[in-house]
Parts: sequence; structure tokens; C-alpha cells
Amino acid sequence: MTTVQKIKEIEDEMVIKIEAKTQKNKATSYHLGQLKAKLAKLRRELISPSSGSGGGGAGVGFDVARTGVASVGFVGFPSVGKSTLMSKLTGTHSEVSEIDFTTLTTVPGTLKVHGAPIQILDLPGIIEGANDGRGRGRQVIAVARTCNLIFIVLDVLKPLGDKKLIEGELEGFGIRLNKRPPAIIVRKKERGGVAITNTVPLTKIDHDEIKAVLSEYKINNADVAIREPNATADDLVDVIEGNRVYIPALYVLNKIDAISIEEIDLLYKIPNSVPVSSKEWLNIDELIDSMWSSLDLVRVYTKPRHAPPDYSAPVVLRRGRCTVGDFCSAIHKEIAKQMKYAVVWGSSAKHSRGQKVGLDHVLEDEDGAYPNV
Ligand SMILES: Nc1nc2c(ncn2[C@@H]2O[C@H](COP(=O)(O)OP(=O)(O)OP(=O)(O)O)[C@@H](O)[C@H]2O)c(=O)[nH]1
Ligand SMILES: [K+]
Ligand SMILES: [Mg+2]
Repeated sequence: MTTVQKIKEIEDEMVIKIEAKTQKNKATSYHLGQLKAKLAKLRRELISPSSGSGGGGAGVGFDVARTGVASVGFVGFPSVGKSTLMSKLTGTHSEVSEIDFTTLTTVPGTLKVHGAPIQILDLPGIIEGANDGRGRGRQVIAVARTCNLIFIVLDVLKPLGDKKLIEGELEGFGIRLNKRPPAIIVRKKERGGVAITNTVPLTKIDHDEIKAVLSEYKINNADVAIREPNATADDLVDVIEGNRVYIPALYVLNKIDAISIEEIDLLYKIPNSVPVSSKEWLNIDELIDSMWSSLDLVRVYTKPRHAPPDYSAPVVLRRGRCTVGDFCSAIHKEIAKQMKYAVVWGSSAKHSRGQKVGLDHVLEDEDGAYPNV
């Protein structure tokens, strides 16, 4: 049996078990936990390039040189309008036609937003079963895995069904959308069995299921601490597998020129979505605004001591990597080494006249900073 067939078999078995569980059959909790862990292990074989079972091939020939401060990858079924959008946003040519699979490889372009160059990656269309190796899907998803934001581009005439299918393909490849890493810690130890502590009520997982997942991974001695509200067995599996990526996603609902205003109002109920028309260039400003806030970038203006900040060319940093040290390194390698202190202005500073800080000080968006060497 191939890995894909094995996965299918476990998925079928899980459907039966989930039905049994809703009928309050307690013994199935354990079995369900086991199945979820088994499934995750098989899926890992598909993702990992080193596996001998026909998996991998992550991004070969598809990866392009990364430029800019962040990247946005376009994922969607064929002919939803990815290339139309990317070409117009960036001014880079990417072939457009009504024929499916027009785009055959990654096409990069750049869009400047608030002074920050953002790399936009147009990608080939994917089809259902992409992460099982159908079409170029696996390479496409491997590129999406390395992006800072994913645009899931949908055709408004069939948005919801397609949305679920694409999410399934990305999740099967270890990508978690609009989600934070679960607050679960599994600390292996030498002896003492499994001890579970939870600071929140366990609503979607029970001790049997936790133990089943651990035993499937041959973890017989461990402290498990759950602080994640409504943690699931899948969250636990994600923590143990450890190779998940957590990426924000926006749902770009394209081709609104083809539907009525009333229908557009209904589309806004989809969380994290922006209805647009790439062809008629409708609502693109909102799309760019949403892109900017999803990327969560931090602009820092260099400010000479007695002059106003230079607003035209901010140093753009990523949230979580935006200390004064990061800021200095972005300007020049040597500055961080030589800096005695920096003066910062803006919302991270204690007072409006500027505050003296060290390399560890965390900057906020639109702060001004002046490194003193
Ligand atoms: N009505 C309408 N048609 C659009 C819109 N955007 C794109 N199209 C049309 O949809 C078709 C497919 O557009 P593409 O940009 O090639 O789509 P794609 O998603 O890049 O397709 P693949 O590369 O094949 O996956 C073309 O005929 C476009 O003119 C839109 O906003 N409204
Ligand atoms: K097309
Ligand atoms: Mg295309």
C-alpha cells in the first residue's frame, strides 16, 4: 500500500470512530487518539523530502530568490484570477488566460507598501489531492510554506466549497492558517509515567486520548501541560510533530464584478476575507490594507538627533525581531557592535523627548530611532 492509500484507510476509519464517539462510546477516545497520531506520522512521510515512499520534492525548481522584507504567496484553484491580480499589483507580467494551468511555475513580483518592498509570488493553480502528489500541488504548497502571508484566492461563484478544499490541502502539508502554536508543553522524562496538568478545562480532548497519542509516539514518560483553551488531539499531535508552520492567511474573494451587491454583503461574513475584482480593480485598496496589517511589520524611521525623522525610507522589521539590535543590524553590521546607546521616539519610548535605550529595547511600528556610536 502506498502512503496515500494508508492515509485514506485511516481517514475512513476515523469517520467511523468519530460517529461512535458522538454516541458517547468511551473506549473510542483512545482509539481516535491513536488514529490521529498515525495519520500525522504518515503525512510527515509525504512532506519530508528524504522519505523513500515517493514523497518530498519540496519546491524543487519552484523556489525563487527571496527579495523584499516579506513574501505573500498566492494559492488557489486554476483560473480564479491569481495571475491577473499579481500582474496588476506588481506591474510584473504573468500570463493570464481562461485556460486552467496557465501559470506553470513561481512568478515573483514586488509591491511597495508604506515604503516596504513586499515580494508577491504568483503560483500555479492547485487541485484537490495536491499534497498527495497530484499535479504540481506539492511544490506549490512547499513554496507557500515559506511565505509570511498566504492569499487564498477564491472565485466568488464557488467560494465556500473551494475554501475548505484548499485549507485541507495546506493543512495536510503542516501549514496552520491564522492560528498560533498551541499552548501545550510535552516534556519527556526518564520515568514516572505520564502526568497531565491543565490550567484550562479540557473540552475537546480527554486523558485517554492524550495517552493514546503519546503511546503512538512511544512516549511513555512525560509531563504534559495544557494551557490552550479547547485544545484538541490534533493540537497535541502538532506539538509533538514539531514541524508545523503558523502562517496568516487572507481569503481573496475574486471576480465580484460578476455578482450583485447583496451577494457581496454575504461574502463579508467569511472571516479574514476581502472581496475584490482583479479585472475591474475593485476594492484593491482594502486588500492592500489587509495585507499590510496581516504582515504585522514594524517601520522604524531613522531620526537624526536634531532633525525630523526620515519618513521616506523606513527600516522595516518583522514583529518578534524588532529590537534596537535588529534595527542596527538592518542598517549596517558594525553599528550594533559599536553602539553605546540609542535614542528612540514614538510609542515604545517612555517620554516624547526620546528615551535612551540599549540593544534589547523592543521597537514599535512608526518609532523613530537614532543609534549613538
Ligand atoms: N470577471 C472576472 N474575470 C476575471 C477576474 N480576474 C481574472 N479573471 C479572468 O479569469 C481567467 C483566469 O485568470 P488568471 O489570472 O489566468 O487565473 P489564474 O488563477 O492565474 O489561473 P492559473 O494560472 O491557470 O491557475 C481569465 O480569463 C481572467 O481574465 C475578475 O476579477 N473578474
Ligand atoms: K488561467
Ligand atoms: Mg496564473
